[in-house]
Amino acid sequence: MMGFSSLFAAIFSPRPFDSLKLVLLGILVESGRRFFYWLVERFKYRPSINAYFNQGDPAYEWIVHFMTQEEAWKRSRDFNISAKSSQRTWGINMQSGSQVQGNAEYVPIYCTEPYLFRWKGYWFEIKKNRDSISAPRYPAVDFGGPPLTGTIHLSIFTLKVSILSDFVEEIRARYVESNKPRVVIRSGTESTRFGGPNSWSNIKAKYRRPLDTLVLGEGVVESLLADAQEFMDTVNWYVEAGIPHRRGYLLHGPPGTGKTSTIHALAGELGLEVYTLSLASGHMDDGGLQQATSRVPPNTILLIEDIDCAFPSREEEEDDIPSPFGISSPYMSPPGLGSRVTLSGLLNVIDGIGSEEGRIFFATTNHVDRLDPALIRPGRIDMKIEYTLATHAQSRAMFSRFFPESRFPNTDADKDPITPPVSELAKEFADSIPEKEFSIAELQGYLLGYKSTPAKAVANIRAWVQQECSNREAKKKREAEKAEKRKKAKEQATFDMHNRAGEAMAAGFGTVMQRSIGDQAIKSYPSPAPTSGSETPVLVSVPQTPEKGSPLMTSNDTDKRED
Ligand SMILES: Nc1ncnc2c1ncn2[C@@H]1O[C@H](COP(=O)(O)OP(=O)(O)OP(=O)(O)O)[C@@H](O)[C@H]1O
Repeated sequence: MMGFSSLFAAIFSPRPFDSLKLVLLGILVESGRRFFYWLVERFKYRPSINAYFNQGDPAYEWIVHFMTQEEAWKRSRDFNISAKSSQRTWGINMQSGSQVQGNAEYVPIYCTEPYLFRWKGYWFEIKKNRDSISAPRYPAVDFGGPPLTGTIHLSIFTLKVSILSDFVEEIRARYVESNKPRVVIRSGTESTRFGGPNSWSNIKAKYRRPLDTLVLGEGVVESLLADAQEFMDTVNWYVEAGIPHRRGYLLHGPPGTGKTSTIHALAGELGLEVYTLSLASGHMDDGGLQQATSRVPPNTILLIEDIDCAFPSREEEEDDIPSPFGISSPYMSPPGLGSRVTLSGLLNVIDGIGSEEGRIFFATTNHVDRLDPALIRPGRIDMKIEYTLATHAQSRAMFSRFFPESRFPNTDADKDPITPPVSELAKEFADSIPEKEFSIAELQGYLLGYKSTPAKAVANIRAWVQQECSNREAKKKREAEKAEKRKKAKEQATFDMHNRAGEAMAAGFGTVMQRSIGDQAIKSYPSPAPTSGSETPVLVSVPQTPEKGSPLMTSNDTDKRED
């Protein structure tokens, strides 16, 4: 009370100097307050550089890898546990602190608290968006790792932007270094269907496969490696010549002949990551393909497997049931049953890859004859390599790879009673296998049953070949019967359709159909009333769109209609 009364007294003091002093004091206090807030704001925002790493982007992997090497994250109390050892995550060792292999991986759900650390004399603060940890966006899909919608927020307390780029370069270098013994393979996940940000979140790290473990024709691996290496080393030449720095390879041949293995081995040799999509999955459409490939970073290998799936197979074409009225019905035979990707969508993507620097594009197919010439023209595909079933030389090389002389100097008599040198056994093995009848994968499968008994492998190979040949004969017969049945059903369907149409016409209910191209409506004009009695006129028309539930309706159509 006293305070207020003296304040009033001072304000209304007859001495103006006292009032002025008070006003000045007020201004001073207010200015001080504002200056203080200004300082706080400056300290809070200006001296720090902020960066965000979004899950699904390779840079996110770099920072997670970096942070799992940092002590603080090992003090985490929350973990995602994964038993999928082939899945790429960044687990920590609960016992000793170094990165581990074990029965499960423990990946800290870090940064529920901001974590402060020093790097090269600068202070960094890192934290992760908590909501995204507890609420994965696609819970129904098995992503095989921690929830996927994370963002890591990094603050560096400096004004030098170059520190951020130095840091990013360092975490990338650490990531690449730690991956050296492995090749990282990212495959398109379900969300590829939507081209979502997590399209490439399915990550596997395989141990690098030395190129010399591939059993291929003479000089194939060497020329492929030389070509890819030259491509990687001549970026300036491409820029000066005005040619997009990209290179396309097509590997074609029967299943199990080593196409995918070659690409993985090459990626390991060149130190590149592989981004792989399979068109056979049927989930992919043009939009998804376009978006997923646009998220592939430069200096990587993009692999599209089973590229022929963007084209209808022979069987599908043959199964087309002709319409009696010569109207081609898209509902009768869905083209490209295995994939919703179209040729033009595929070409757009391949041409689009050209705008990315340093991109190596690989495509594989078991049916090169189905590919459109536009797809494999130079500029899109620069090198084609044919893979064949095992030749005599390959069978022999395969045997020698399984039983190297270093491990089998002269076959172990305890394990295997027959003891000729393995080089002789290899020849005998290859002589027993008909040329270009079996894939290397099949031979590998056979030899796996005789890991330490080469002589037994040779002794039993003829019986195995015979057995396999008779199995194939039986399978061929079954398929021929199926094809015959399909053919008969198709003929019957055609016959029935013509018959029904003919009967209806002949019955005098002639339906005149006018097809309006614009709105596709079908108008029908009833013919003069039937001469005989009480029958109701039957309207015969071919619907443009089959009724829902009709046998002519395919699942594709259902999707389209519901859309
Ligand atoms: N030429 C080869 N050299 C070494 N191993 C091979 C070879 N071909 C196949 N294999 C082995 O067979 C298995 C399947 O090979 P891979 O997946 O590379 O065949 P593919 O031709 O890509 O088959 P698909 O066309 O079905 O994808 C692998 O384990 C691989 O080690």
